[in-house]
Amino acid sequence: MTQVENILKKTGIIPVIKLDDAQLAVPLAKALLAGGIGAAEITFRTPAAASSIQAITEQVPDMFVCAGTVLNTEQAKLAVSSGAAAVISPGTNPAVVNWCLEQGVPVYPGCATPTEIEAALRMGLTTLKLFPAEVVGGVKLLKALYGPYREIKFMPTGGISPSNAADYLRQPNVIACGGSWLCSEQDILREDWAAVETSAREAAELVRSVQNAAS
Ligand SMILES: O=C(O)C(=O)C[C@H](O)[C@H](O)COP(=O)(O)O
Repeated sequence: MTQVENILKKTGIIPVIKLDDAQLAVPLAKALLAGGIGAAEITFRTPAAASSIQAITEQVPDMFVCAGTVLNTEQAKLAVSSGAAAVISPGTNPAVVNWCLEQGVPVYPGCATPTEIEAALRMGLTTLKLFPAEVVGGVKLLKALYGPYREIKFMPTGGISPSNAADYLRQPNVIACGGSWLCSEQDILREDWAAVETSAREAAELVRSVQNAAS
């Protein structure tokens, strides 16, 4: 497992974040850290993504920042130049994957089927996002995939919540889960950093309980 994957595994639950105002990135990241969540995925769903990643990278160095929803190489280049430590996407764009591999940038493209997994294997990838997890089969799918694809690790996202995250984290082929529930758009808009810290604390406790039970 790479250093990046160890960070993701240790964090356990990666908040998937959409920010419209980059000014909110630093206080949000500090609230997550205060709650015990040291990694975050800033999605390229808004024009504020790159500046948000840069602000966190420069002002909250203990926060491990990934770029999410990266759909093309232009976004991948902007994400990495802004300081993103990894590139994540809902699907698999070979141009994005190849650019990241050529640049030595950790990349975790989304997949949902054995055919997509084998296409990713051919590109040299063994850690993948599983998206949209709850729609394509959830934990049952992960159990089924563990048979033929022992060497593949997944980061499920899409429908993950406090009610099912532990089930996902208990799977031997899951290194971490992602979810937007951890930083709700409402809490971000209200700049309710106490609520974000509480949500992070609860998520970190959930991860600890699963990791302690497994050790
Ligand atoms: O945009 C990306 O890079 C993605 O991979 C998709 C996100 O991870 C999911 O949209 C999060 O799903 P929810 O937690 O159910 O809101």
